[in-house]
Amino acid sequence: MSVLDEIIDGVRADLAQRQARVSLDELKERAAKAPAAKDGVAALRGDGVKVICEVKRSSPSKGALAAIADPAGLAADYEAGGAAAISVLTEERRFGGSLADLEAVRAKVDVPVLRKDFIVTSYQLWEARAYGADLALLIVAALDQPALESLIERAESIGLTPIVEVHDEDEAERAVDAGAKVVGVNARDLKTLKVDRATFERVAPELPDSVVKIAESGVRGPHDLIAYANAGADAVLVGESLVTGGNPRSAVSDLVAAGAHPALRHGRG
Ligand SMILES: O=C(O)c1ccccc1NCC(=O)[C@H](O)[C@H](O)COP(=O)(O)O
Repeated sequence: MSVLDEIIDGVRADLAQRQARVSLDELKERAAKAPAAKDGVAALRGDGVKVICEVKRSSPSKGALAAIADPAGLAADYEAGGAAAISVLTEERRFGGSLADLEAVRAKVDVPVLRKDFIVTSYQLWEARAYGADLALLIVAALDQPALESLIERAESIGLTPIVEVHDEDEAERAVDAGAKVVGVNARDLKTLKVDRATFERVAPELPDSVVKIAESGVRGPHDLIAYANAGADAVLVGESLVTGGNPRSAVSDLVAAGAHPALRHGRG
């Protein structure tokens, strides 16, 4: 069984417990009362390379990273540094996240918020909207094609911008065929946990110019952002180096400054 399979088994077990406590109708009522979702595509397009900053306490690859007692405060530091969006890992068992984190971050920042989880049902999309998310992650490797297509349509129908995550050329083709408008190319193989920063350069050419391209994982600093930008990234998604670096606002500011450098492609997105 791969790491991804193990994660999804736990996600499904935890999801069943939440579904027993909160009905879909209750979630829909809560989502209807939530502020309208922000435009995720607009936040990630434009001149320069955008920076999506992640609230990440732990991970299967590195274990415990940071306690993050105040996720909203961290998100506020990210926003002050110039983050274009905040990614909130809500998976509990391996990442130490929660829907409460998502709710707290939403209440604190004005930039769009991404629910980063292992979404396999529309119930989880309704949860994302009900707790204030503007974007939601859909991982191609975790979904068959009918499910991927259905979840993209459902996400868009309730106002969420789906970020469709791929790791190879075949998954990129599936994402495009399913109608993805925003694609994250993850340098981390979710089955082996190996990080290969060359993944983006290899996979991105499979994506049409119309698709917003996010390079995910392995960003240690501005030099990695610049390398991803030169390979065609419109945005990068950064977690570990920010939550372990000691000064998140300053680290984000350095990434944003690098992403705004005139030497990088202009008129992106
Ligand atoms: O980070 C992991 O170990 C991991 C393992 C299995 C599935 C997903 C995983 N991480 C989610 C992400 O893709 C990253 O949190 C995100 O791209 C940020 O990456 P990084 O900056 O390298 O923390």
